[in-house]
Amino acid sequence: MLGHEPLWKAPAPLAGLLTTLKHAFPKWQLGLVVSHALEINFSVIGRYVDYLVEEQGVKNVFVNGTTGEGLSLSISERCRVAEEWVTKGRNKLDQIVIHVGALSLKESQELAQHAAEIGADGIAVIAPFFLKPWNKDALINFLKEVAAAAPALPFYYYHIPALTGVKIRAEELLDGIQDKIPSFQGLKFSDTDLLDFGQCVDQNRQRQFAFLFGVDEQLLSALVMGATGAVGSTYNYLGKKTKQMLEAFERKDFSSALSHQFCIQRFINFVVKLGFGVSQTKAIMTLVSGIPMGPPRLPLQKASREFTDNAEAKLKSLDFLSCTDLKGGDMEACS
Ligand SMILES: CC(=O)N[C@H](C=O)[C@@H](O)[C@H](O)[C@H](O)CO
Ligand SMILES: CC(=O)C(=O)O
Repeated sequence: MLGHEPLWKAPAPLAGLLTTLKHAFPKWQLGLVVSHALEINFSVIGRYVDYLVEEQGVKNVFVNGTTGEGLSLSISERCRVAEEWVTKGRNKLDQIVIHVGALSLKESQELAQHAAEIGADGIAVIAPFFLKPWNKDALINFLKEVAAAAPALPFYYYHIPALTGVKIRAEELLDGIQDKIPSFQGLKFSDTDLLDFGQCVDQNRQRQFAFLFGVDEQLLSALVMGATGAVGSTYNYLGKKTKQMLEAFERKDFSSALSHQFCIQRFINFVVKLGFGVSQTKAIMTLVSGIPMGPPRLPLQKASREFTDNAEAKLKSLDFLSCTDLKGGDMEACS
């Protein structure tokens, strides 16, 4: 995807995906809400595929991960979401990677097998985060058992220490990993430690691994270090903008690549200060795409109206969202 240097290989996912949820109609009985559960709105996934491909130029998806609240869904829901993406993405998407990490090894294996059965292109796994692996060997042993449940599927380790609390360095984990996990294909690296990330690349130059970076506001730095792709929440609505940065980087127009990165940073910096996470991502995605992404599931809380209004104004002032009133008059707009 990213050019011809030997270090760059393999098409790589460029989207973190949202599971869309809708309110089940609350049933009132004697004045009490009997059912307050949120159900997944499967019916929008087809539209979502078309939107990503046509409007954002994103053709690789990462399903049931952080943004998709994969860990907040039941196993059967995760299977259904994966099926829907595979079905609706057929002949439209290039790669569908399903996150199958779980606290229970058996559940993770079940999800991995299911991903293989439905024809997914790969599986990814985070470190179990309640009873944690305390060293590299324990983590590798866990990952190995999951990978073995779907041996024909490319396997990605999803490194996201801030959320899992498992801080085993990726560079250490990758050392000799193919001996244990023959299907190992790469890493989704969602951390700001560019020493660790750079060493993952440097020490594995001869192996055709995918190094997928997951901190969208720092992607350009990761590209310099050798990232081969990116998976992140903002590519749902800033995919096109990010692709411009990738293209500038590829043609070695670093000043233009930096302008694009700064522009993306201005938005992320703004929302981070307001409080930014999965709920806010859904609200922004609804706003930009027009596809109802729904609220998140508990324990997350729906983004506030104030957040959405502020984010909308910022998107418009940066020219990420069309607004005829502001066009031409705003110095902040990115080209
Ligand atoms: C913790 C988290 O959700 N990370 C996402 C991907 O892994 C990123 O895409 C961030 O949302 C993004 O970089 C903004 O900080
Ligand atoms: C954004 C991302 O990488 C995820 O949803 O896991």
